[in-house]
Amino acid sequence: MWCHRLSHLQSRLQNLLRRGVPCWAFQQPNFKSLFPLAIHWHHTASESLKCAWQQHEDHFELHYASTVMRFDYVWLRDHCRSASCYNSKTHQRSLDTASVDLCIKPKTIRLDETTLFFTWPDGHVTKYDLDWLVRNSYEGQKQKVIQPRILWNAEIYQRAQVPSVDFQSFLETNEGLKNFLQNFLLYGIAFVENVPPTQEHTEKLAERISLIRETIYGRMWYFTSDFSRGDTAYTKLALDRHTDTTYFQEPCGIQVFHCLKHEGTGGRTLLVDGFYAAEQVLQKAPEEFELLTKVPLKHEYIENVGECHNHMIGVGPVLNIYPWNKELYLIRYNNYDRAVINTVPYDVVHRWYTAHRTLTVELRRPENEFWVKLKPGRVLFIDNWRVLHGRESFTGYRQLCGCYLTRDDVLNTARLLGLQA
Ligand SMILES: C[N+](C)(C)CCCC[C@H](N)C(=O)O
Ligand SMILES: O=C(O)CCC(=O)C(=O)O
Ligand SMILES: [Fe+2]
Repeated sequence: MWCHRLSHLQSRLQNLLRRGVPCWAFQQPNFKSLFPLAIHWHHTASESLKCAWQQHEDHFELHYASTVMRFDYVWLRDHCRSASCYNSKTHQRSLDTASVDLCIKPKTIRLDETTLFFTWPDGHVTKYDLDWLVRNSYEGQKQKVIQPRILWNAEIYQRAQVPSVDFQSFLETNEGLKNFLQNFLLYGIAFVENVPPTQEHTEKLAERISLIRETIYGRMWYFTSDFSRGDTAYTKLALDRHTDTTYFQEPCGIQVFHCLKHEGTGGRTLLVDGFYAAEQVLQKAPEEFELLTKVPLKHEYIENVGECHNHMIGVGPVLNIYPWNKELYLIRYNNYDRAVINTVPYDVVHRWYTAHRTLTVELRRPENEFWVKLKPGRVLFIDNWRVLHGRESFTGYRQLCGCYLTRDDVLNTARLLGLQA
């Protein structure tokens, strides 16, 4: 039965291949005079100068700029950038995708120096710039990272001597803001110096790069060890490394800390690059890394203190990766707030604990710990999707203010300044 089906499939495949129309063309007209037979150039011309395409039964194959790309015909029709299909002022699609025949194929295909021309059965013509296709193809995308980063342990970070940005230049110059954001994007942490130690000035700073994300803790928060809220953060106890708001469906993107006062001892802040630790897990135990990307977990915040009544639940794996290029973009790690595990059966649970242990060992390596004492005037921004924070226990009166930022808006500002984010 299987053999039969298989051979049937094979002959279908061969038929399809036979029906494919190979079509090789080169873009450099100069080369034409040197090598009159186009097909020979395939081996001699440099990859970046030539383009070759082939029309298959169920996809279009393009070789260009050292990239082999395969495009679905519906995708090609859907991405037509002609004036009737796409509004280039609003950058929005006008074409009703649902009106495209799912079996659509071009009637004719033509290539000139830099552009492919597709004529569809109804006569509509679509032009594709070859470089646009490379930039926007799946094959082109999966070789690229969405966000370039420098992963660090304490030594790497300290050796990098990342400069802090001055309050004034952060607020008043695009260059100051851009330098700050560039470092923030690369390392997941960044400092601003000489900030007047008030909540108002901290707020101004935050508003310069983003919208403040209001949460159950307020817009700007201001806290001491008064146990005014049902959470260990509001005590003098030590807090092991963690990310915040793991119990939100979308954890807060950025956390801002400004220590306005501390009269006492201890209270240093611990920072650990979660992506560096995850990378170690990937190197040492790739199947454990994968499990941490797959097992969904709940985190929970239950509060009944004074007037504060909250019950938050967020679901997601510890490691979140983009499926097409496997790039890590979010780590959700808070052992205090992790809820009952009831989303996977016992055997998976056990493997998950093993993988979680491997990650925890990496996160706890002393060489990965970067300790800082926050001081009035020095504001710390933390990428809460990447860098874990913690604190040492302390004595005396300690006042911290800060806020969370909307990640989308931080990245928006970065992109507008010309940064890759
Ligand atoms: C910063 N601020 C004190 C407002 C937040 C406290 C949140 C603490 C919580 N356990 C979490 O990790 O999300
Ligand atoms: O007190 C600190 O330094 C930080 C506490 C903490 O983890 C938090 O507020 O999210
Ligand atoms: Fe925290």
